[in-house]
Order: sequence, then C-alpha cells, then structure tokens
Amino acid sequence: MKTFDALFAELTEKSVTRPEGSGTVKELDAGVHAIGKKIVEEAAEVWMAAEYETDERTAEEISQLLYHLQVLMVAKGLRLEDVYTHL
Ligand SMILES: N=c1c2ncn([C@@H]3O[C@H](COP(=O)(O)OP(=O)(O)OP(=O)(O)O)[C@@H](O)[C@H]3O)c2ncn1[C@@H]1O[C@H](COP(=O)(O)O)[C@@H](O)[C@H]1O
Repeated sequence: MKTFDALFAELTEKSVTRPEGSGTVKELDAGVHAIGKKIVEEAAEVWMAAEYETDERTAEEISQLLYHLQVLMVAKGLRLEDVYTHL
C-alpha cells in the first residue's frame, strides 16, 4: 500500500524525469492555476461523497484530493517538511 510520503517521492521524481504518458507531468505543465481548480473540484467531490456516498467512495475521493495537493506542492517547490512544520 502506498503512503503519503511514498507518493510524494514518486511525484517529485516524475517532475524531474518527466516520463512519457505521466498525468502528473501533464498537470504540472498545466500550471498552478489549473492544479488549483482541480483541487477545488476534488474537494467538492470529497464533500459530496462524505454526505451522500459510501465510506469507500469517500476514501477514494480523499486519495484524489491528496494527490492533487501533492502535485501543487511539487509545482510550487514545497517539501513535505514545509507542510509538516505547521501540523
Ligand atoms: N494517485 C493518483 C491520482 N489520483 C487522482 N489522479 C488523477 O486525478 C483524476 C481524478 O479523477 P476524476 O475522476 O475526479 O477526474 P476526471 O475529471 O474523470 O479526470 P480528468 O478528466 O480531470 O483527468 C484521475 O483521472 C487522475 O488523472 C491521480 N493520478 C495519479 N496518481 C498516482 O500518481 C502516481 C503518478 O502518476 P502518473 O504521473 O500518471 O504516472 C501514480 O502512483 C498514480 O497512481
């Protein structure tokens, strides 16, 4: 099972190696504005799933929100430590 930290390491590596077909690379190239919109969309999907769908669907939507938050962190050059310091 993938952890938050392992996913972040994977996305960071992809931002450097830029493999063909990577959705992350595509999203990074779209820029902070597009990534931000995706985050808002995914956050709304988390909310709707939590209110009206199953726990499994909610967990799936949360995983997608976490993914897009990580893509934004990579786009901004933020490290996990930069966020963890505020927890
Ligand atoms: N965890 C994720 C992940 N979560 C969400 N997503 C993306 O976010 C989208 C969210 O799905 P939705 O159904 O909400 O969105 P959609 O509107 O249908 O899709 P779009 O039209 O917006 O692409 C998915 O289609 C994926 O493009 C993810 N894309 C990649 N990962 C992981 O990130 C890593 C790197 O992925 P690549 O860069 O694609 O190799 C791999 O480990 C992947 O498993």
